[in-house]
Amino acid sequence: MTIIDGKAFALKLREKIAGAVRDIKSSCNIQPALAVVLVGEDPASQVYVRNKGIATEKAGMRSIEHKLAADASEDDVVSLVKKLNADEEVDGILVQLPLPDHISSERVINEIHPDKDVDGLTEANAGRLILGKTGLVPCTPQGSVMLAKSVRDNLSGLNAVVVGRSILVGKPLAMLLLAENCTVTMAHSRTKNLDEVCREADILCAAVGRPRMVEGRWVKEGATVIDVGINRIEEDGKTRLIGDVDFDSAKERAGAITPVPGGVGPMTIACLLRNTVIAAARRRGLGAVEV
Ligand SMILES: NC(=O)C1=CN([C@@H]2O[C@H](COP(=O)(O)OP(=O)(O)OC[C@H]3O[C@@H](n4cnc5c(N)ncnc54)[C@H](OP(=O)(O)O)[C@@H]3O)[C@@H](O)[C@H]2O)C=CC1
Ligand SMILES: Nc1nc(=O)c2c([nH]1)NC[C@@H]1CN(c3ccc(C(=O)N[C@@H](CCC(=O)O)C(=O)O)cc3)C=[N+]21
Ligand SMILES: [Mg+2]
Repeated sequence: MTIIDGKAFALKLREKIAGAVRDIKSSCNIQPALAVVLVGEDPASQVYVRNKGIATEKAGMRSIEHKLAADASEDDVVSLVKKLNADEEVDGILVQLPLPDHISSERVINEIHPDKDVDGLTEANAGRLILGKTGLVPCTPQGSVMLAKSVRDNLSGLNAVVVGRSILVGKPLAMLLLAENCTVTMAHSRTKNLDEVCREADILCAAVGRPRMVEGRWVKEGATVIDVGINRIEEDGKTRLIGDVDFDSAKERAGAITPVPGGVGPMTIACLLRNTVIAAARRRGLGAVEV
């Protein structure tokens, strides 16, 4: 059984990205920049935004943080996005989700220029993903597939089950696995006999938001288990981060499994940096970057 080291994989990817950034800087004197928009003071979101900022700068890119108060209006956020769209120096725009309830994330996200949409969440990029055209691919699904491919050299023909169908994770992940020629099942809260469905999976991905929901008994012997879940729970008087998969029982049957923390999470940030350098190169007409 292999525990897939997402943290190490992400660090290697980030080194490659830093190399691509250095090349762009030395050949064109351009420093790619990522703008992150945070509305409100959700502590978990603040941590993510800070970590993204640090990783962006470590990769040699410029990090621009815009923090708006929790009572900022939808129009305030939209105006900021429009300003960032028009800013020649900004290559990537990420609006941290969830937004406060009085703001429509759908409207805000769709204001982002598709060529700067490093989260891959606009209608344009979602459409490109479905049509198999070049675009920007959502980070967590991209990182999840990289980790699956790190332990299986060919996903073609394998049964993949994705539990969860969100726009941010489940749906795009299913599309990417389909593009790898997996036979994909999308499971969700109305799926019947979820345990049986999961037991058919050679590649089992959990993106649900329910701590330890996927039990070891649901895992086919030898399956690759990708745990996307990030759940903060109180246990034995401590705050812990755990996945949607019951790691201890699942690892007894899995051929390979991602841990939480140290699995998909670090890949999300690495893929965000990857998308930013790709977006910078495309928008500024610098030719393809190999990362
Ligand atoms: N590692 C990372 O970088 C990231 C991790 N995450 C984590 O991934 C998880 C999922 O996030 P996200 O997709 O945004 O979550 P959402 O809440 O948007 O979606 C959850 C999905 O799970 C399904 N679901 C809920 N309950 C069940 C159930 N009992 N059985 C089967 N399916 C169920 C829902 O089904 P239905 O559609 O029918 O309601 C829905 O499609 C969370 O833990 C989140 O924190 C998210 C983003 C990045
Ligand atoms: N527009 C938008 N895009 C996102 O991609 C997005 C978002 N909003 N909102 C919140 C979720 C969540 N998310 C994570 C990113 C990194 C880790 C991560 O690095 N996790 C580390 C641990 C971090 C810790 O210790 O807290 C790990 O799993 O090892 C986790 C979760 C991105 N999200
Ligand atoms: Mg909202």
